[in-house]
Amino acid sequence: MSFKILAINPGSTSTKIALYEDEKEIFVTTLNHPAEEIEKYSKVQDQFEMRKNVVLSCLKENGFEVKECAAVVGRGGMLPPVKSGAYQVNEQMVDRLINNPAMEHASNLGALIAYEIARSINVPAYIYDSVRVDELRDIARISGMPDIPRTSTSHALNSRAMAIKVAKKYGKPYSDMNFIVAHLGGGISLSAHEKGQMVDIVSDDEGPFSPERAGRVPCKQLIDLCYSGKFDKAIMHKKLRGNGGIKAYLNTVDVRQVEKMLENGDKNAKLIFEAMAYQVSKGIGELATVLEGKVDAIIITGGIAYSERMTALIKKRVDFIAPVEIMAGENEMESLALGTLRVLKGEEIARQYVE
Ligand SMILES: Nc1ncnc2c1ncn2[C@@H]1O[C@H](COP(=O)(O)OP(=O)(O)O)[C@@H](O)[C@H]1O
Ligand SMILES: CCCC(=O)OP(=O)(O)O
Repeated sequence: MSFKILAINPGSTSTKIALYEDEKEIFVTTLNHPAEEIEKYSKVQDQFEMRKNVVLSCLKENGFEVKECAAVVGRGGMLPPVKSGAYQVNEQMVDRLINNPAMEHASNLGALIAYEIARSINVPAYIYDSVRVDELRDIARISGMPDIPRTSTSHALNSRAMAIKVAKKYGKPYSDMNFIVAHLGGGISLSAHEKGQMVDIVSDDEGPFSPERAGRVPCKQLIDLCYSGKFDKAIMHKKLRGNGGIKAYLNTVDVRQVEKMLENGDKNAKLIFEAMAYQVSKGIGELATVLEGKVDAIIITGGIAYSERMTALIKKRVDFIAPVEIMAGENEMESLALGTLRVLKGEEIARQYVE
């Protein structure tokens, strides 16, 4: 018996969908949402109907019958801290993501769309390795300000999947190895994996800047800017996420574009490009202390890992710590589908989400 699985991964400007039959990808596509469409909605949650309809129309146009699916899986959104692996989507999760998510984020729509489609065909909906997977050690939760405990928000889905792949390459179980994973996409996060647990992270506002995010900035100056009267709260948030990082310095979020600029002799582009590599390396160094130097490999993944110039700069600074494995691109659709397949086959148990 084979299982068809529909995977849905909403991003800020697109929704990726994939259909799998067991381990085999039978269809994958990226549905782009024009900026003028997205701008119509004041909240991410309000995009639900529009994105769901785009997904269903696309499947229909390509001749796929949703009712053949044994399950639907969505990228897990900004829930309260959750464990790694699969959760079955239920009313409590839906309520949380609609009414009180930890943060507005496109991934919040993953569970919602999966649940609605799954319900219409009477099959279960899941999320897998949510962005809020939290396996932090207690010591990692201390921020220095009791009002702001640290929690875990990261690119857990791709980071864990790549770590599991590298463990396989080394011929050992993931649960026997220690890794530092740097996910370098539009947003950047880093994670320390100790014997199969993500024991600490450097999130997208605690470390390196990225194509569209500011990363860690000097706190005192940030407070002054917030109270300067020049910017409202929404604009300040945009300065951190959306209009920060490379976009703020160079007016692009495309690292390939930055490489063209520096090839054409743009000294500022070169400085910003090198600063990003420098900051990613610092983050890796920070997490090496979490693992007390016992690091089997440093894994560099995400779209920017396609840039040999970038990975060479990082490698030069960190390969004294451990071997560097480049795993360019991201593996999110496959990770969602294969995680769900393990649940359907009974090889893994999906948790029930409880508030
Ligand atoms: N071949 C490449 N060389 C350099 N950068 C690349 C390449 N391919 C993609 N990127 C960069 O990767 C970033 C997007 O990474 P990705 O993992 O797709 O992120 P997201 O899923 O967050 O959009 C962009 O800055 C893009 O320019
Ligand atoms: C770091 C949390 C997850 C996240 O921000 O994902 P995207 O970079 O895909 O927006």
